[in-house]
Amino acid sequence: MPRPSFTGDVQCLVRHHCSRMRALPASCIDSKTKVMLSLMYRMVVSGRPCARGLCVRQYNWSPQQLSADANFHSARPNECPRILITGGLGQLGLGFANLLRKRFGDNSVILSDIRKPPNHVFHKGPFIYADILDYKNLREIVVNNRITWLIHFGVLLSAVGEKNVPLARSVNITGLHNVLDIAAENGLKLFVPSTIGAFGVDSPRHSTPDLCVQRPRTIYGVSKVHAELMGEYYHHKFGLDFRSLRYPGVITADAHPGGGTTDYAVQIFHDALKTGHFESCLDADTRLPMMYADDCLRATLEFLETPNECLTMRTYNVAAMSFSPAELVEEVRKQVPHLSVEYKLDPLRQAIADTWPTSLNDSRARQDWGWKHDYDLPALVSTMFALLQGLDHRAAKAN
Ligand SMILES: NC(=O)C1=CN([C@@H]2O[C@H](COP(=O)(O)OP(=O)(O)OC[C@H]3O[C@@H](n4cnc5c(N)ncnc54)[C@H](O)[C@@H]3O)[C@@H](O)[C@H]2O)C=CC1
Ligand SMILES: CC(=O)[C@H](N)C(=O)O
Repeated sequence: MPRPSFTGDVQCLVRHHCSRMRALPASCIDSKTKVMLSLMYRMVVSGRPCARGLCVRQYNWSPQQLSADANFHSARPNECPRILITGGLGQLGLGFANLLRKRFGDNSVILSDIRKPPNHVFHKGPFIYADILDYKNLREIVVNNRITWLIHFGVLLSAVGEKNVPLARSVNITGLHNVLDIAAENGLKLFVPSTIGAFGVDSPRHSTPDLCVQRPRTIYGVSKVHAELMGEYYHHKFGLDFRSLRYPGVITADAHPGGGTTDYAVQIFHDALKTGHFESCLDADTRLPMMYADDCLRATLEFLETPNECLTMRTYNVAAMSFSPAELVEEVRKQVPHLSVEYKLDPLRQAIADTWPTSLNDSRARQDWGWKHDYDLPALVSTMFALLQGLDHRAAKAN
């Protein structure tokens, strides 16, 4: 067997760690420097690039995922993760697949769902049918594709969840149990998003901190608190690399909203462009935390790439802006001045929104792994219009 190139591997490790260090807050640099120096030291004293066990522990790869003839080159720490996204045809899945594919290559990311993908999704990269309620099938997909990261997006959101509690309980709780077990068995890194909906009337309403009373009154919120706690338990009990972010309402031009309480903040852009008339299902003054999808997905990738030693928690709040329907309308009217608006409250969504925080305190995310948002309300609105008008223009040309 040819001897691995010592110089090449040192350079590769140094490059890898330097690029990670640049992305880290200053408070983490010391521990990263230590890791890099200790890796280089081991390589120098052993005369070999890196012991395989060290790579596996440091980067949370399960030894089972290494093929029998794996040599140092195939197991090197900067090897791309192999990623499965469940519930990938919702609002966030495709955007995250695109981001991950840019970073790790098209074939490193498998998008999955129980629905049929549209052509542009199917032809963009690997897609597979995966029902998170089918444990055996999900395990088979993970094993056969040597998955190392599992991004679990399969869910029923808050408003649809209240309309079908048995299904929401099954998808959001039984589905999560399947994913947790498969992730723990196969040594995966597991990301399960949480939400502002994991808080409730007893939580502080303004600048809600990471750690406080969480007594949500929707099946969606209850299932997310359950996910946070189960993930943390599996982390402490079995060493699972579980990570979660509490997302605000996320606004994206990629897909139509999927049955949430914050859907109005996506719908308004489509209605403003199509009909110039918007009906808000929430009261003019209902203020909620919100985030543009690019910020949300970048936060997720940066969080996933943060070394374990920089994390002081497994579940972090992330925030960008807060606004009410009236404030959003005012900003949208700068682009579509003739927009007419009616407030036709949906009692179900209004009741849910009234129990959610108006803003999140995300100082721990900013401190521990350097989270920083890019988009405020004006930037969000102008970007959404630019994207949707671009999309409409392309659709009109295609017809
Ligand atoms: N979009 C948002 O504003 C926010 C989203 N999140 C979280 O982010 C994640 C992704 O959310 P979205 O994409 O917005 O959700 P979505 O509702 O748009 O998409 C969920 C997807 O799950 C799929 N699904 C349903 N049952 C399934 C099953 N049995 N097996 C596999 N897939 C199944 C659906 O077909 C759908 O494509 C969720 O965990 C959600 O709780 C958290 C806070 C805000
Ligand atoms: C904030 C969320 O979790 C989601 N958008 C919903 O409204 O259910």
